[in-house]
Amino acid sequence: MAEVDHLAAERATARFDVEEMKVAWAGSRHAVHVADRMARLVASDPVFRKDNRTMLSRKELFKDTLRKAAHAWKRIVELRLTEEEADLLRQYVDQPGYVDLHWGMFVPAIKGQGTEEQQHKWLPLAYKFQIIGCYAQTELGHGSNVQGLETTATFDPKTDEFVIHSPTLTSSKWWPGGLGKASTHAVVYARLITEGKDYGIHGFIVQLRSLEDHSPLPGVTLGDIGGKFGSGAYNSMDNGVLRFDHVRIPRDQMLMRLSQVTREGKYVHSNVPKQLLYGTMVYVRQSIVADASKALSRAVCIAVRYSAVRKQFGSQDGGPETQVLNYKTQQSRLFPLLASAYAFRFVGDWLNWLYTDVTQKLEAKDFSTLQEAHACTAGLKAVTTSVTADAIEECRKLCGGHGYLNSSGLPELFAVYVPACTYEGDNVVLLLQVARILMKTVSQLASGKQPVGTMAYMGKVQYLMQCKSAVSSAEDWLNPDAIQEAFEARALRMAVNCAQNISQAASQEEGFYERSPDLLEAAVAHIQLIIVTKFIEKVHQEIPGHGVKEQLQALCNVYALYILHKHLGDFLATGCITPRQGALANEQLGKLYAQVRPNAVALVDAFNYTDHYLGSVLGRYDGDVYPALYEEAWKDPLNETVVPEGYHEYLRPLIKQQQLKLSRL
Ligand SMILES: CCCCC/C=C\C/C=C\C/C=C\C/C=C\C/C=C\C=C\C(=O)SCCNC(=O)CCNC(=O)[C@H](O)C(C)(C)COP(=O)(O)OP(=O)(O)OC[C@H]1O[C@@H](n2cnc3c(N)ncnc32)[C@H](O)[C@@H]1OP(=O)(O)O
Ligand SMILES: Cc1cc2nc3c(=O)[nH]c(=O)nc-3n(C[C@H](O)[C@H](O)[C@H](O)COP(=O)(O)OP(=O)(O)OC[C@H]3O[C@@H](n4cnc5c(N)ncnc54)[C@H](O)[C@@H]3O)c2cc1C
Repeated sequence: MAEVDHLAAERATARFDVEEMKVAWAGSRHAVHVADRMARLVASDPVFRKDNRTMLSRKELFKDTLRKAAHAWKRIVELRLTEEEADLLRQYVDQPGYVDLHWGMFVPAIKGQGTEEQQHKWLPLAYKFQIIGCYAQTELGHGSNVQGLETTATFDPKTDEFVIHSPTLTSSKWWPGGLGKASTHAVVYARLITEGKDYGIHGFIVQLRSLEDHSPLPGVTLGDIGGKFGSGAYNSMDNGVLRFDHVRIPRDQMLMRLSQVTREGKYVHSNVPKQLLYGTMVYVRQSIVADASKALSRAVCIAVRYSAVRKQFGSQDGGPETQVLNYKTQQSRLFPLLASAYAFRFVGDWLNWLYTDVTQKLEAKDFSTLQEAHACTAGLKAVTTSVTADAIEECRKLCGGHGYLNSSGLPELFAVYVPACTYEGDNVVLLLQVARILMKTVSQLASGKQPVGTMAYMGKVQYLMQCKSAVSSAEDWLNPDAIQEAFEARALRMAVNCAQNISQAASQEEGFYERSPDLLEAAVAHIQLIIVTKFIEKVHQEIPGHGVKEQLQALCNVYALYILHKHLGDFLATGCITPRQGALANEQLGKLYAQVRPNAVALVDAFNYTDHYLGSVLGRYDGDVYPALYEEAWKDPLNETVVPEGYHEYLRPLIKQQQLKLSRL
């Protein structure tokens, strides 16, 4: 811990037990303990140093990523870490690389879509890193439209092989992480063709590089797709391009859990929904929601601590300057983000539970919750990543000029995070999937079919379409039932309005197309309702620790009332609340910010992040920001020499020339 704590006064004003809040945030005492150990293990190891990352060239950065991944693996083996510990260790290394795709998509794709025999063959190789895998789905010409992929896998009954081929330039695989330079194998998605018929997209395990010298196998062309947004950031990842020229693989390398091709070339589809092919994406979308709360809480931790240290303007009589955290505008920009970090954390936990539950049901051949899993993972992925990306940028602005320095950690965090709005499904495309399911649910209401799961509130259609909020004072907005009802009514009325408008179009498809901007907003309203509901449910649980429940209650109210204030137009236009009730919500929000203020630093301490993981001179635990900023500046390569390179070539001649001109005057 720090020797001088510049934030000690802030920590002393906290009205709750921070250690217990750490448990509430992490999920259990065990989770706090393991995360703490792994974070410190990484922070104390010089190989995992990352403060120089933005100054490395692309090649140096990539080599550094390979080195860190190898070292992490060495430590995992030496220390015999459990899977949970190993996952955390990799997270704290905090540098995107091929291992993310190997563990995060290649292994889950084989587990989810491979037969037992295939799992038995391939997983041990992957677990021991005897092969390195990636997930090659997206192509140059198609990403969102998976059914539009062009790569072909044509069965050749003569040799009992599939021939994998890229027929066009646009069919080149493009983007897969780890493909460019590291992977030896890929799960490749291609159109399965047998007996002259195209059976659509299926997954295949394809070896790409030699296990001896890493050179591409015959017929395989591959490389990196080039530099990406920001310095450092996602450039540590070798996103790749891949083309196949009639590459042959044995038939048993088609992932055959969902459908099979027999020795004779007959296509057999098991009696399961085709969408199970998308299972790996559902899994990753679910982990991306959990990841959103991490990225958001990091940015908020930096901005809150720095705002408590930073002072601007004083009293008229020359008294001390004001901490910028005391400005109401700073609070109204920052505290909703703090509340969102907690909201996303809890909804992420719930989504993880839902995913596990659905997976168990699928194993028992119960597919009834597949749609719910798709809607929740797609919608929550879209909303949490969009909010987090915007919030990181807002935190940069909240830190003023210093937030723009790489040493603040915020530019790199933003650059690494922002593609989350695109990968694993573009957020607009995913929200339209949610909207489609909402429209289907509304259309089934007339037939009396009772919606279930997160759509269950739509079953109260008679009541929710006409109810009026009973709020008559600012305090009334602290009642969770008032909040819940307003959010349910808003979401349902927006969905029903869309459905009515669509029904007036020439066709359902045309109506959906014309109304898609409104449908996006309806989908967002539905997802915000889920987040609010799960936060309210969390706060209703028994939560140990002095003052912890009260703080979470306040944050839950901040989250809900902030969303209400931000989307006031929706609530008013649908007649769920009156303008006066909207004003009362805003009044209550101001009171809640005042309640959060003395607890703000302790609330971000509860995230329990090491200075290494935060990677920010502004977010240091000890708040000793200025010496750190000053020291950091001198580390820049530009400061290695007093007189810069190029002085004699460009600066001196220029200055001399001007001096000469002046002397002639
Ligand atoms: C790499 C991860 C590392 C993880 C490490 C672990 C933890 C670390 C923490 C978090 C991770 C953090 C960061 C991740 C790091 C980096 C990212 C790296 C990798 C990124 C990889 C990728 O991007 S892979 C490529 C992803 N691509 C997409 O997402 C494509 C999006 N498109 C689609 O999903 C589909 O094409 C579609 C859904 C848009 C359309 O589907 P389609 O079949 O064409 O048509 P319909 O719309 O008509 O749908 C038909 C019916 O199917 C239902 N449905 C659709 N999708 C699903 C689904 N997934 N599950 C269930 N059901 C589905 C749909 O509702 C229709 O149903 P009905 O017929 O009943 O109406
Ligand atoms: C950093 C990064 C890592 C990635 N890693 C991988 C990986 O490991 N493996 C892999 O296979 N892929 C990977 N991808 C690819 C990623 O999954 C796709 O980029 C993503 O699914 C979006 O598809 P797209 O690029 O085709 O976007 P497009 O669909 O071309 O989107 C372009 C625009 O069109 C809009 N749009 C598209 N369709 C519709 C529609 N129906 N209605 C309204 N608007 C629409 C979108 O909203 C967007 O604004 C990665 C991408 C990135 C950026």
